[in-house]
Parts: sequence; structure tokens; C-alpha cells
Amino acid sequence: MEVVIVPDAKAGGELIAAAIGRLLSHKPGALLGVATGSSPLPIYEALTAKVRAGEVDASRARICQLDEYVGLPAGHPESYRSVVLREVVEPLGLTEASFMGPDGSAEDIQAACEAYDRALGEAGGVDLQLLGIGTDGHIGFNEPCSSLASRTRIKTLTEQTRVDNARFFDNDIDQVPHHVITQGIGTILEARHLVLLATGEGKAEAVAQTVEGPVAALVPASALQLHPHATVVVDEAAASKLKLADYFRATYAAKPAWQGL
Ligand SMILES: N[C@@H]1[C@@H](O)[C@H](O)[C@@H](COP(=O)(O)O)O[C@@H]1O
Repeated sequence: MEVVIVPDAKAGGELIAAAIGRLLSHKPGALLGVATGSSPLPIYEALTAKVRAGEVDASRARICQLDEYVGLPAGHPESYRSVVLREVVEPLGLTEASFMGPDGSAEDIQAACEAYDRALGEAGGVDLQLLGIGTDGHIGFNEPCSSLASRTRIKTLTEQTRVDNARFFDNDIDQVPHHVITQGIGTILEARHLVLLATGEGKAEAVAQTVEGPVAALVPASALQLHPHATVVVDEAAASKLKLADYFRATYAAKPAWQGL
């Protein structure tokens, strides 16, 4: 696992957008897995700026979703489908045709989960999966004690995650769904490159456990330790509980820039 400590969220967004740009330059039709939440927004802003400046050609990129709420009506502005279309697909100048996600309003949720897992494989697998992290260490919506081998499936949100996400629902926790579809941890681990961005002090404990703690279902993000190409990008605040922070800084500083992430 590579840990990169950046001064702030904007720098993290720039760094990761540059890595996506490099990926698209050698694989224009790459499948990019995107995450929702506030953390990845600087990545999408930086990538959109690069596309608009003509530095990155994302015209053949394909985008796929990490997770989705169950039961929100189609077109609900906070469904992750709507969020990804608004924050990623449209700004990059792509259309819904290049986008795939699980169907959170399906009658048969189990079948929808299996279909999505299959579709990811049939699409050739995810080339680069962006991840945020929940304050409880979740990735996607894999809450603590999710199986580290799990596939795309329905999960029940913890109270903490519903409280954290109420800000997207008029600060009214009653509007936050209890159930979600999420790529499983086993599914996520199949992506060729995992890139997790965490910023702010509120993520420091989860980051420390993810990077320096044991691999444990209690901290789902710790499964990144099992992946051969996982990159964790953190700002100084999110890095504040890392015992090996100086080592990570020195290692990255000594790395030739051409290697990228
Ligand atoms: N399902 C999403 C996760 O993918 C995201 O990582 C997390 C953290 O969001 P934020 O970056 O806003 O803290 O929120 C939700 O739970």
C-alpha cells in the first residue's frame, strides 16, 4: 500500500486527477469506478478542469458506481445515480450510455446485485476505483463486519452512517434510507487500482486503522492491505494519527514523479 500525504484536499484531487489522466492516455476506454460523498469532489473538479483545458481526453471513459441507496424513487436528487451523473458524468461531457450502476429501485434487489456484479466483470473489470472512507472505516457501503470476500449485495446502514449522510437529506435522518446496494469488498478488491482519498481530522482514526491496524472486517477499508496496488491519499489532518507519517512522506518525496500513483 502506498500512502501519500498531501497538504490539502485540493492537492489530493489534483494528484488523483493526474493519475486518471495518465490511465486514460494509455487506455482511453478505461472503466473508472467512482465514489460519492464530499471527499472525492476535488478529484472530479480537477479532472473536469483538465478535460476542459484539453489536457485529458475522457471522451471514451466509462464510469461505474460503487453503491446506491435502496428504495429512493427513480431520479431522486440524492440517489447515487443522480449524484454521479451530476458530479462526474455530465461535467466530463459523457452520456448515460457510458455509465453503469446498480438498480436500487429494482423489485428483486438480490437479482439486481448479482446482475451488477456480473456486469462489472463483463465490462472487463474496473481499472481504477476511487474510494472515500466512512468515519467507521467503511468503503462503499460495506459497514463494519462486512465479509472481506463479499460480493455486491444489500446492506443495512449503521446509525452512524445515516447520521453522517443526513446532511444530504435536509439534515433529517428519517429521510436517509436504511438499506443500500454496495459493491462487496471482494468485488472492490478486483479493481486493478484502488485509490482512497480521505481528508479532515474526522477521518484520522479510520485512516490509521486502515493503514496501520490489522486487516479486520471491523474496519472494512483495512482490506486495502490485501490489494497489490492500493493508494491512500490523505491530507495532513487525516494523516495526523499515522505513526509512520514521516516514513510515508520521505518515501513519496524520493519517488520519481514519472512513476505517478
Ligand atoms: N457510500 C459513501 C462512501 O462511498 C463514502 O466514502 C462515505 C464518506 O463520505 P464523505 O467523503 O462525504 O465523508 O460516504 C458514503 O457512505
